[in-house]
Amino acid sequence: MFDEAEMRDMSQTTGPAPADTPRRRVPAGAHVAVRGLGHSYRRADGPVLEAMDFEIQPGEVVALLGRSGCGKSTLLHMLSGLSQPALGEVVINGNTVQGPSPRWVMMFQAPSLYPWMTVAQNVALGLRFTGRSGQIATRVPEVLDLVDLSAFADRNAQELSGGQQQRVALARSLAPRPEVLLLDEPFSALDAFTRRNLQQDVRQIARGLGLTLVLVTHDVAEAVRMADRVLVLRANPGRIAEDVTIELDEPARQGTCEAFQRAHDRLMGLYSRVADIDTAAAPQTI
Ligand SMILES: Nc1ncnc2c1ncn2[C@@H]1O[C@H](COP(=O)(O)OP(=O)(O)OP(=O)(O)O)[C@@H](O)[C@H]1O
Repeated sequence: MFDEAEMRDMSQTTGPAPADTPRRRVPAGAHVAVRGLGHSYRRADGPVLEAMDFEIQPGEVVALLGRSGCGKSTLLHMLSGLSQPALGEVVINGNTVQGPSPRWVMMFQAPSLYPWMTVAQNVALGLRFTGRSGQIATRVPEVLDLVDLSAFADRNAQELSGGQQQRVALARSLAPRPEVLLLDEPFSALDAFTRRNLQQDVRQIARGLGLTLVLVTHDVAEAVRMADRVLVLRANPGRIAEDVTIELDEPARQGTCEAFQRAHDRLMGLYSRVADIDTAAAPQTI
């Protein structure tokens, strides 16, 4: 794998520069602003999301934590431009999001690889689909190294484990050098150990590249392990109930120390309180 400095070097330079002059650096991650966002799928069902206003700083890792059905995926789809909000807007680096773009990419729970293609060919699709086929020869080996899969480049995707397939999907997402990476519960189908490794690696990769990372999760431990900030969502309609900063250093995020446990318990307490309010507000049948 590349170290952090090498990753920054790969991602944050703007074009070639003479070998003896320092290269100009720009932040790799984008600023995200969500302004007055609201959404309904069907008028009769009422709003799914309401009055969402928040900002995410370049390079920040933010988790959207909430119970099933509170609108996390709907919000993520709007951040990705895959759907448009009924009200308000998503603004990335000053541009209103009006559709999908290689600058903000989404990674889903299922890795959706072509099983008959090799790992390298699957990763190359991330460049082909964004009109960057000329970068395949250099960029595919780079991102495979980043996700620690160089040795698997020529294997068929179907020969890989679930965790390895998610790494391929991650490499494919990273190949076009996005500014924002959006993860919709990408580790939930994996066993606990694979999940933990991927959580740590994805955080390290995002930080190394300076990427803005937004992930949807139900899992408090995942949020504490990965996020700089956690937005806890209420349901019916979905809105932000808590905005929590996770101040843990990197070793503490591995989850074996008291500081991790304290952060976990504190977040679990806030999350439970929000969930309890939602439960009380939901229609009850006895
Ligand atoms: N395409 C759609 N058409 C109509 N209703 C939808 C659609 N997609 C989602 N919904 C509804 O919107 C609400 C929020 O769904 P969403 O998938 O965003 O929640 P979520 O928090 O991501 O849930 P989960 O954690 O279970 O994936 C739910 O009530 C869901 O039934």
